[in-house]
Amino acid sequence: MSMTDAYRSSEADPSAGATTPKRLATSIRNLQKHYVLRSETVKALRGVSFDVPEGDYVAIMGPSGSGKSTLLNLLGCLDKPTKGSLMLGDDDIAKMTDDELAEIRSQRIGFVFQSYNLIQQLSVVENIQVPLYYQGNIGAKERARSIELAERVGLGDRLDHRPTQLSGGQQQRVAIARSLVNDPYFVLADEPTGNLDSVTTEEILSIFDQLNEEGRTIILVTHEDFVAARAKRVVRLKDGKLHKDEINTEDSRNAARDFQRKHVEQLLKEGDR
Ligand SMILES: Nc1ncnc2c1ncn2[C@@H]1O[C@H](COP(=O)(O)OP(=O)(O)OP(=O)(O)O)[C@@H](O)[C@H]1O
Repeated sequence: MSMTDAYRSSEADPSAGATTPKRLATSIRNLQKHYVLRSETVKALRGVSFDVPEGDYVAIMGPSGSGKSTLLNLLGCLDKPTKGSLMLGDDDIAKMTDDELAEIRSQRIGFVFQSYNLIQQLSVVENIQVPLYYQGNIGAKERARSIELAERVGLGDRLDHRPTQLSGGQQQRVAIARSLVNDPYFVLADEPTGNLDSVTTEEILSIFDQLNEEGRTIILVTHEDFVAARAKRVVRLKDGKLHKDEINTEDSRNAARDFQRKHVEQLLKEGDR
């Protein structure tokens, strides 16, 4: 059974996961990525291994140059590893053709970028639908799903707005809705709050919290400790290797949420926005 089938069948079976071990959204083994530049070879990833069970919420951290973006590009099927394996269910992306990678990328990976990456000429609903264009099937059902997702992220009253008519936080919410439209294996977020103020950051992190509570798998790259503190787990890279893989306890996650929310309440009280 391919990952797509496995994923869909789990949604159809409400008891799945209750008694059986969780399936993996992805499994990474001895992952290596080398960039060859004329006479020099840069070893951006030097053998990284870890699993991400479905429903996990992973923050990837590490100093500049440690390989975070490289890992994210591989997870997002934007690039292929030099060595090792990256499994999406039964499919190893190292063995896929470029066409297969493009297909899986457009159909089953949800991307959220720091700079939103919305299409300026399109409305909120049309932007949410963009990943569906690659499949060539946008009918009433798909439009209804896009509207539902816009409502889900609090933009039900902005359906026909263009990105320039939205705040940064609203644009990021469109990007989150867009990332979900294909029912992805996981949402991959690259510094999703990097351009946002504290209040808006809290709004976006709360949406990620809710999505994860609903079972969505989230993998995000961040430089911010308070963002990573919201995840279930923090994977730290150093010099292209896995340096640490630590669980955030429920207590510490709750404390991080409370701290950030109080900080935001204080800002709002002071009218500092
Ligand atoms: N396309 C590329 N060609 C050559 N070298 C690259 C390429 N992309 C990344 N590198 C190199 O690979 C290493 C890891 O880079 P990467 O961008 O993955 O790190 P990062 O942890 O995301 O850094 P930052 O936090 O600064 O974004 C760096 O030494 C970088 O210079």
